[in-house]
Parts: sequence; C-alpha cells; structure tokens
Amino acid sequence: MSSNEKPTQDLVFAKELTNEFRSIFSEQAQALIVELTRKFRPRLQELLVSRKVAQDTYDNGALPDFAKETADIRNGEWRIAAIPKDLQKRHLEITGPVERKMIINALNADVDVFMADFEDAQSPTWEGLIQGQINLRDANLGNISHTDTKSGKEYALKENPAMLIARVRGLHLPEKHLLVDGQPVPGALLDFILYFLHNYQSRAEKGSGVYLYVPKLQHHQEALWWNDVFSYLEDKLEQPRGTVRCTVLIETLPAVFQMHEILHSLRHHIVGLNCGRWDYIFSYIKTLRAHADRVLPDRQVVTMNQPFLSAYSRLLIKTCHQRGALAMGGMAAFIPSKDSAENAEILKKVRADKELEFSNGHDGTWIAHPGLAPTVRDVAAKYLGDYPNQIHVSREQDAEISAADLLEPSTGERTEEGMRTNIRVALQYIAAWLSGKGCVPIYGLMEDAATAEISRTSIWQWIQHGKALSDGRKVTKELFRTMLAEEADVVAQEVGNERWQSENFATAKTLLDEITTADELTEFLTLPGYKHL
Ligand SMILES: CC(=O)SCCNC(=O)CCNC(=O)[C@H](O)C(C)(C)COP(=O)(O)OP(=O)(O)OC[C@H]1O[C@@H](n2cnc3c(N)ncnc32)[C@H](O)[C@@H]1OP(=O)(O)O
Ligand SMILES: O=CC(=O)O
Ligand SMILES: [Mg+2]
Repeated sequence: MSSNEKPTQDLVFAKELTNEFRSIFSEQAQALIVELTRKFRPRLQELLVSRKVAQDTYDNGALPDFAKETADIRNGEWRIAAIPKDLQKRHLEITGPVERKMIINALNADVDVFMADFEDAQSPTWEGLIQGQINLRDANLGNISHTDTKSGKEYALKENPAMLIARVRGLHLPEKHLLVDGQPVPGALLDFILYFLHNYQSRAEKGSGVYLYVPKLQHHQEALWWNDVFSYLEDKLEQPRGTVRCTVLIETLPAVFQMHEILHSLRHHIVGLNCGRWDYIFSYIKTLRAHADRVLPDRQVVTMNQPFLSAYSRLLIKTCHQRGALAMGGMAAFIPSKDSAENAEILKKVRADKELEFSNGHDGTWIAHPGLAPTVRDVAAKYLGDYPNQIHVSREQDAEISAADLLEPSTGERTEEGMRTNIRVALQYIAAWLSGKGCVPIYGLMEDAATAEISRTSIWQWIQHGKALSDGRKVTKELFRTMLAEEADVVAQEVGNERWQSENFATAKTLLDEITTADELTEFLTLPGYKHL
C-alpha cells in the first residue's frame, strides 16, 4: 500500500487537514482507520453497553466481587509472556501531555520512562491530539526539537533519553472529528492505529517494540478487545506477535476484581499493571454511587493509607508478581514549590508516599514533575538497589485480600473547606480543559481529568445522600449553588477578569453546576465537556 495521502470516500474529516497533519493521515493510515473501525467498533459499543448493565446491578444494591466463572483463570498456573529487556527497569516514570516542549523535557529528565499522555493529562482537542502524534513520531525518530516562541529557549533531546510509552484515550471517548460510515471513530482506536503505524519501524530499528499504557478498563472482555486489536494490526503490518507491549492501568473498581483475568486476556501483549489511584478513587465513588455507607470524605484525606486503597495496591502487587508482571505504583499529585520551606514539606510527603509504595512491593512509580525525580530515585534505590524490579519478591505469604477489604468504607470528615476546595479545583480544571490544557497546577497540586473527577463526583455524592458537613449542615443542591457562586467570585479574583472572560470560566461554571446537580451521575465530565471542544 502506498503511503501517499489520498482521502478515501469512507472517512470524513470534520476539519480540513493541514499539510503537517496530512503526513499523519497517509493513504495507508486512512485505510487502516476505516478497516479497524468497521471491524472493532461494533464490539466496543457492546462493551460500553455492558458497563451500563453492570452499573445497574451495583445501583440495585450489589457490590463488585470476584466472578465465579473465571475462578479457573485466577487459580490456574500461568505467567504472562517474558518482559522485553528494555521494559524491565521502570523505577521512575514521569508523565505529561503530548506537547512538544513537555515531551522533550520529560525524555531528558532523570527517569526511566516517559508516559506520553493522550488521556488524563491531555485535553482531546483535534489539534492537540494530532500534533501529539507528530511530536511522538519525531521523538521516536530522535529528531524532535522545539523553540519556545516567548522565551526563545531551544529544546533538543539529550543522549540516551528515557523510554517512551504512549497512553491512548479511554474506550468511552469518541473522536468526533473523524467519521467512518457517518459515526465517530473510537478515540482510543485512532490513537493506537496512528501511534503504531508511525512508530513501529523506528522502534524496531532500536530493537524495541510499540509500548503503550491502556487506561480505565472496567472488564477483562475489554482487555480481550484490546488484545485482538493489537494482534490484528501486528498481523496486518507483518510484525511479530508481542510487538505491542502494554501496561494496563487498574483504575476502576470493577477492574480490581479482574486483575488475573486482564493479565490473562492480554498475556502475549502485557508487561504489567499500574495503580491509577486517582481514577480508581473516582471509580469507587462512581461505582458505589448508590451505596450510602461508602460515601467518601474530603478528597484530602483519601490517601493511600485508607484501607480500601492499601488493599488495592497490595493485591495488585501480589497478582502481578504471581504472573511475572510489573506492579507499577501511581501518582503523588504534589508538584514542587518555589518556596524552599514549602518545597521541603512537599518532598517529605512525596517521599512518604513512595516509601509506602516501594515497601509494599511496587516495581516502579510515577511523578508529575522533573523536580521530584531526585527524591523518588533515592527511595527507589533504597528498596530496589541494583535490581531492575522486585518481581522475584513473592507476596504469596501475604494475608488474603478479600472483596470486603477492597470495598471498605473510609473514615474522615466532610468539611466546608473540603467542599469549597472541590468546587474551586473542579471549576478551574474544567475551564483549563475547555481551553485545551489537560493538566494544570492548582493550589500546589497537579490537577488532571482524574483528580478533577473526584472533586466534582464527591460533591454530587454528598448531595445525593444528603450527607452532613462537619458543622452539621446538610449538603444540598442549594448549598452547592450558593458556594459555587461564592467560589466562582474567589476564582475570578484569583485569575483576573481578562482570563475569566477569555478562558472558558463561565462555560465551566455552567457545566459544573449541571453535572453536580443532575440526579443522574454524569459518567465522565469529559463527555459533556467534549461537546464544547
Ligand atoms: C492521574 C493521572 O493520570 S497522572 C498523569 C497525568 N498527569 C500528568 O501527566 C501531569 C504532568 N505534569 C504536568 O503537566 C506539569 O508538571 C504541571 C502542569 C502540573 C505543572 O507544570 P508547570 O506549571 O509548567 O511547572 P513548572 O513551571 O514548575 O515547570 C518547570 C519546568 O519543568 C517542566 N515540566 C514540568 N512538569 C513536567 C513534566 N511532567 N514533564 C516534562 N516537563 C515538565 C516544564 O515544562 C518547565 O520547563 P521549562 O523550564 O523548560 O519551561
Ligand atoms: O491515570 C492515573 C490515575 O491515577 O488516574
Ligand atoms: Mg487515570
């Protein structure tokens, strides 16, 4: 097949392609998008319906549990395919959106891996995503460079940059700018096809594969769908089985009960699981939305020390090591401060969080900012020394972790300050996301799609269950609306009138109001948000 661009009849672009974007949508790319969409979209649509069916059972009182039908897989003796050498050591991974400057900075940071994010850290604007594909193609070719238009600063790759792993979008997100047979192409499928097509050759020349993170799975059948997609494109492009190697984020509550099954479904393509703790907390709220006894307290107290989160991390490690897979830790949302005393406190908190992860048995972990690398490297070295990972450390002797442990209700207060902070954070994040920025610093923390989801669903859940704040006031729609008006004024003061007007704050306020006061929980804030992009 020629790789010259020639639009096919079956594929409709909502926007005219720029010359640069045409290099991404070659004739071959277009044909693959049509073929794989036709082949895999119907099954994906069924899987998304199954999510709703499962949620109905939880809304009717059932709790997630380990499935009887798959006990054989959980109890069987098997391991995933051997992990490629260049993926065995992942002590430290930095993450960030697929922006050109960030990619270069991340690949040059003192980390083992850069997770380039089409998901939580990336607002899915058409321009941002397709430019992101160009950026990652150039990064894998080793010829990425950038000049900052404001500062004039030049950016180029250092020798031996970090390993690049791309995270595709979640299965729920459509790509409305690209239609096949009149319907949007699944965003995740598009990200995968383009990333595979434009990078498999440069990766193979390095003796490496196409490495991915797969987010937000809710069922092992979804893992099987991905497995089939990977195999199909490998075969189509005559690449060996296992060219794609993925790490799956366990970041939904239903998925934690299916970790063996997910590893098994993807055993020829997977290398590990990751504790995506922020989406996991969001999913805990979402899945248990109807369960009044499991409503979470203030976001600030839902740390990895909460029993349900500790059980999740420990079970993930035990499961992975039993199957020869890496057990990756998650993101401490702290970012460095310019104030040295404040920064020392932040580093202390990051160190404590990472000590907990590595001492539990994680093989690596995430940071949001290069300034955290020395601290976390130090912790990794303490636990792993010269070992690439601690898969050899069996957790078989650890106590059983039960469904009850994974679902344990949390203790902690719901405070007025917690509620007001949730409102300000969600408002500012949604405004940033609508303006094309998927990850922003807010009040000293990294905020992205997953953390913002916790803020807004917490309030929704408090309203639905009529929970009381620590001062005795019941959380109602009226109380929320009063606070939203007040906190919007605070944010307007903080950001100034010009930014408030130009950066979608008014739209964000309306959207936050709608999704927080609706009686039906909005599945993802990015779905109604996407209508505005
Ligand atoms: C829940 C989850 O899914 S976690 C995964 C998704 N989230 C992420 O990926 C978060 C990634 N982190 C970030 O996006 C950023 O760190 C932010 C937005 C939180 C803060 O960024 P900034 O405000 O630019 O931070 P700051 O001004 O301190 O940056 C200093 C330098 O470090 C760079 N930097 C900061 N974070 C990163 C990063 N994650 N990767 C690469 N470079 C980075 C900046 O580009 C800047 O470079 P420059 O000096 O060349 O201009
Ligand atoms: O993707 C990571 C998370 O914590 O969510
Ligand atoms: Mg996530």
